[in-house]
Amino acid sequence: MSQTVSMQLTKNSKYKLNNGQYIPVAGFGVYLMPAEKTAELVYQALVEGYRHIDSAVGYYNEREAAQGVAKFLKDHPNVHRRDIWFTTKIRNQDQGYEETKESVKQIAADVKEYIDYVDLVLIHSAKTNKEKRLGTYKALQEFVGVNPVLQIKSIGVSNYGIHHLEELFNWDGYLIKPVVNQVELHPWLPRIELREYCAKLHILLEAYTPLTRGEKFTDPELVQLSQKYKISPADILLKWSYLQGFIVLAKTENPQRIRENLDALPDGPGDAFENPLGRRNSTLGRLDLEVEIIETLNKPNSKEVLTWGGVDPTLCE
Ligand SMILES: NC(=O)C1=CN([C@@H]2O[C@H](COP(=O)(O)OP(=O)(O)OC[C@H]3O[C@@H](n4cnc5c(N)ncnc54)[C@H](OP(=O)(O)O)[C@@H]3O)[C@@H](O)[C@H]2O)C=CC1
Ligand SMILES: O=C1Nc2ccccc2C1=O
Repeated sequence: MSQTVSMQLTKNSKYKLNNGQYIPVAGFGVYLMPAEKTAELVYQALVEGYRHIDSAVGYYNEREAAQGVAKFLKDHPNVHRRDIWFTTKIRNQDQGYEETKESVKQIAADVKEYIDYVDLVLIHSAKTNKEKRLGTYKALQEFVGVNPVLQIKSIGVSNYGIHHLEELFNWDGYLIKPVVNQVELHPWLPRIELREYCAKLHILLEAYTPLTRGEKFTDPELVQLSQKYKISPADILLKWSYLQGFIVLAKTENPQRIRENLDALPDGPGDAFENPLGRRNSTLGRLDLEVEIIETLNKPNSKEVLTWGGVDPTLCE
């Protein structure tokens, strides 16, 4: 029998954040999802068992994503708003103190009637300047907790490098630690240094583009592993990402793949209750991946950026 790397993690696992809140590890991303399909796809993702939606103002489907959540909650009275995690992000062009307050007002106008509050708001990227970034963070800090405009439970950053995080920590207005840093992460971009830095501070990493947008599905090493162990490239990449300890954000518009992608994680206690089809994986609660797969995909020096035009946004000034 082959040796495996194993972790206790299931479809309904959550990680505890540095502010005491719990975030579901499996996130459903809606980037590039046509607005007219988004409510239905988010609804489907929730039916399959996802409990975390990753959205953004810049995706132009945030209202529809929130509508999908609201319809699901209406149809499933055993699931509550508090069971679902909804993330959005402040666009680069909306950065700055006043601009961010306006942007949050607009987010409230778009989603409050459907989901009441937002679990997490991120600064979408550091690609502005120091004044804009800190002004944005100042405004976001003011929304955390009770705020008549919109309640934001947690705040975080995306596409931040170590120097951007240090800029934040050294600022005299800094009050609330970001709970996550959402960055591109996969075997070809493992970001070892950033991960070690964030781990020390208990800032969790959210992995975007975990499937490499399918661009590495024909990579010879990945294909060979897929054939040898009879696991699809998508399944290998998602399992790899969960085993690194990331919160994993995968996107698909295909209902079959919504299910397949969540099935990278085993079912856990409680899943059968919410999913009448019951267990779809043989192991209850244990995520396994062959050691040879982990070792082959261990590329600590690789720096292949597949998003943002191939230029790493965490390295901007
Ligand atoms: N903060 C940021 O700057 C960024 C954040 N993100 C977030 O992360 C999420 C995921 O990242 P994303 O860049 O979309 O890329 P992913 O790595 O999730 O790949 C999505 C692509 O892979 C295809 N796909 C999905 N599942 C499968 C499967 N099982 N088999 C074969 N193909 C599959 C999808 O096609 P199809 O839809 O046809 O299935 C789609 O084209 C985004 O939606 C967004 O929420 C992403 C990029 C940047
Ligand atoms: O989800 C995203 N995908 C992207 C690709 C390029 C720039 C921004 C983004 C996103 O926010």
